[in-house]
Amino acid sequence: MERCNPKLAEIQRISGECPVFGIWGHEKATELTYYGLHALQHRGQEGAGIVVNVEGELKAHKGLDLVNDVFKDVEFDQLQGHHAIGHVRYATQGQTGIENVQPLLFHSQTESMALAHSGKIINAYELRGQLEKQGSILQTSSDTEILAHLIKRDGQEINEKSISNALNELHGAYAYMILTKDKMYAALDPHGIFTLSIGLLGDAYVIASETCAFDQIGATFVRDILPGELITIEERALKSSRFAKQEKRALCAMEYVYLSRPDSNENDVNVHASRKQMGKELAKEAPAPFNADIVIGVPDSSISAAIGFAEESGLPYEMGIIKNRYVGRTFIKPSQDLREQGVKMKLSPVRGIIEGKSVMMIDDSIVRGTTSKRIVHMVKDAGAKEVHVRIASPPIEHPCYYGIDMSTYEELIATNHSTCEIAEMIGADSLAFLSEAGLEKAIVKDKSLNQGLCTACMSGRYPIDIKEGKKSPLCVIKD
Ligand SMILES: O=P(O)(O)OC[C@H]1O[C@H](OP(=O)(O)OP(=O)(O)O)[C@H](O)[C@@H]1O
Ligand SMILES: NC(=O)CC[C@H](N)C(=O)O
Ligand code: SF4
Ligand SMILES: [Mg+2]
Repeated sequence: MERCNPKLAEIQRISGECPVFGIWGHEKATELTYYGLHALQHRGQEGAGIVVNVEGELKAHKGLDLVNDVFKDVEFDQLQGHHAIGHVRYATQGQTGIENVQPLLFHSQTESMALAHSGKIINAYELRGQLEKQGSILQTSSDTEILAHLIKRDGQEINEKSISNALNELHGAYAYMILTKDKMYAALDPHGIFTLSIGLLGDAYVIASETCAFDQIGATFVRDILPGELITIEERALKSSRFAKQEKRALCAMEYVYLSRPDSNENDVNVHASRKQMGKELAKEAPAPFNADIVIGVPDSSISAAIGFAEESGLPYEMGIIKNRYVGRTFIKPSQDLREQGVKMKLSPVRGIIEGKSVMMIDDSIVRGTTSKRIVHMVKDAGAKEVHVRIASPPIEHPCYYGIDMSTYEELIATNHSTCEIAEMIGADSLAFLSEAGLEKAIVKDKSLNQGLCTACMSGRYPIDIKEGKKSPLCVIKD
């Protein structure tokens, strides 16, 4: 562990994979999708939408807002069908415009299709070019639309074969849901960078990016969709096929660190339990100094790790920072100005708890440094004697090309700065990160069942070739 005794220094300065949700065979499909999207709102706040199958006709309602606001004037009785898919968006390719809000809906003379997508297609730029040469006129600037054109190329029908062939042209990380007049499909990329789970609500099939959406609507978890698997649901039957062979699993480690809700299970591992263990491993690797008085977490997502750190250290866990619940996630904000404004409005110190204390401050990650820089000063201004920062994940030194909003080296504070320099920049009395081994130990409960994690943003070892992503102009997405 690098320990530092820094002075304040000035510096320059995460969001993630949008969730999908689908339900097949329930008379209140639209309403249940709405509740499911509510449970998944933490993964994106730029836009939300639902496409419902009303007696064979696909109808959409979407907007550029939080789920609650997009649907506030919707009479669910007027938009009721038995099958629906939904999405909340955090843009990874293409601007934050209504045209890119999903599910995207496509009509042709023969059939309609709605498409919802999580992740990022690395070869989107090349595929767009090919499609345009063949005469496709794309309506959106996101990478999602490409799949629809690939499926319908040469006037093909929408079926398992055309979907499988189209999926095999994509490189990248993805979970897709497709709704047609008589079927619902779900597919996960061959490396399984993200998760997609199957649940049951009575006789209705439910599919969601995170299991917390099942709990929200009272559905029971059945199983996870496998990497390279295509699920087809029609009438009362669910069928599994493979569009690709399963590659070595590379489930995004950031799902456990930050992205998922603590009540979700990913690959059979509870997110809160893994975060708590990250905190314990961190306390073993980088213990609190002898004079530390209390442990505090930076709400929301570091609370589990802070509890674990306190438990392992034998120090009291205190609520030293509170969060204004009406401000969204700051890492998931489309620009740096908004992120900084978000942190300022969101977190406040509890003076009565931290005044005169030597504080262990635990956060789950440092990405751009916006949060820790502000919070350390806030806690010191509120009278803390010392602020020792411990981060429950390794330094993020490499961009993510798979759909998490850390796409350039320039924005990552750990790329060009040592731990000591970062400590100085954020004004901490000491700083340490969890090691990659510690992170894996916390997530993997049974080595023999471990199918593999992606830790590319920390280790630089990319499970899917990123060459096309590096040269793609579509990589540069927003303001
Ligand atoms: O170094 P930075 O660029 O600031 O990014 C890291 C911070 O962003 C996330 O918090 P966020 O506020 O997004 O969400 P949370 O409320 O779930 O913790 C994460 O938990 C860190 O606190
Ligand atoms: N965060 C995501 O998964 C985004 C999906 C898609 N790439 C988009 O930008 O709309
Ligand atoms: S690079 Fe990082 S954020 Fe991206 S998928 Fe891998 S672990 Fe997740
Ligand atoms: Mg945070």
